[in-house]
Amino acid sequence: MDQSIRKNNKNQINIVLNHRKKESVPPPPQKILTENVATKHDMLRQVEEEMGRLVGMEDLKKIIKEIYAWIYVNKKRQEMGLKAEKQVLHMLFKGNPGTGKTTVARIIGKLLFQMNVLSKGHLIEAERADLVGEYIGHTAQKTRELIKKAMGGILFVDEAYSLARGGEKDFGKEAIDTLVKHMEDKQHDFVLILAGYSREMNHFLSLNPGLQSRFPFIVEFPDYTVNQLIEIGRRMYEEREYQLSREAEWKLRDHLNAVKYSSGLTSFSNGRYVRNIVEKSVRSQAMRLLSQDSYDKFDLLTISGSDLECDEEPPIL
Ligand SMILES: Nc1ncnc2c1ncn2[C@@H]1O[C@H](COP(=O)(O)OP(=O)(O)OP(=O)(O)O)[C@@H](O)[C@H]1O
Repeated sequence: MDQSIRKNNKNQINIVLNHRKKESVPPPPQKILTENVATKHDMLRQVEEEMGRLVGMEDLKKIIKEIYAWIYVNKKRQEMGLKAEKQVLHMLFKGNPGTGKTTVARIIGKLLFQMNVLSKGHLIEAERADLVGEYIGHTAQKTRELIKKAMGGILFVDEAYSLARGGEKDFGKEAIDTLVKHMEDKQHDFVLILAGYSREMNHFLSLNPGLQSRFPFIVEFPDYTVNQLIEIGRRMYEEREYQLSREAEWKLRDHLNAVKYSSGLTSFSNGRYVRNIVEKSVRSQAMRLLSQDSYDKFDLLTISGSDLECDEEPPIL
């Protein structure tokens, strides 16, 4: 089997596998190609499966596929002796709490590990206190140590704008400078993701001109609709082998409608809020069953309306 690259009239690259016999040439690298194609399908399937477990995020699912295609085709180009672009994968994640930023960062780490782009694919989560020190030189040292831990994986800095909190005189500035230096010098050894609320992130980027252009991927994580939150809840129950009774689902819907539109978008923690409700209801169901004389498999599976503690004032999360 031989392989050639052709461009079609839309300038798309097609990798063509030609089946033809050649007697005098050495055996073609059939095995390697077959393996690559198989691995490609496996990796893509795994990632799509993981992303498929997440509700919504259609744009993001497309971006992840794009990253996959980009890396894959670059590898193919390299194999054929063509120029391959150096891949910089640093990212900005903008969105309210609980919109899935950390979850997605973890999935991306796994993907980049499977694709041999990162040697470990692990996620180091950090916030201001992990990066900023108390005296001159301390911050650069702390930040460098954290970057060292993230080598081969992802450094995920949550509420990144808090680094700019104290202005020019604050040690946070030193953390930003150190991050910027390393994201350039070690751009292929780790991926930096700066995350936080959209509004604050935009303000932060406006204060640090030149920062945004260092991040080829900017991803917005919108707030979930009530229907999406219900679906997230349903999947969380399913994973734990529980189900909501019809009454419970209505109660949850009413509650989410009330909370989402009363607390204002910045104080509502989307998926995490639902996860808290799910976990609390599982404990309440256990307490209810404990007080009953008997119960069957259906009872063990089902979360009833009374298990959902949604009557109280919505907590500010
Ligand atoms: N689209 C989704 N589908 C299913 N579950 C989700 C989705 N988005 C978030 N979740 C769940 O919500 C919870 C919170 O998500 P996660 O920690 O990723 O949010 P976050 O944006 O990183 O929050 P924060 O910025 O406050 O740290 C997790 O349990 C996660 O699995």
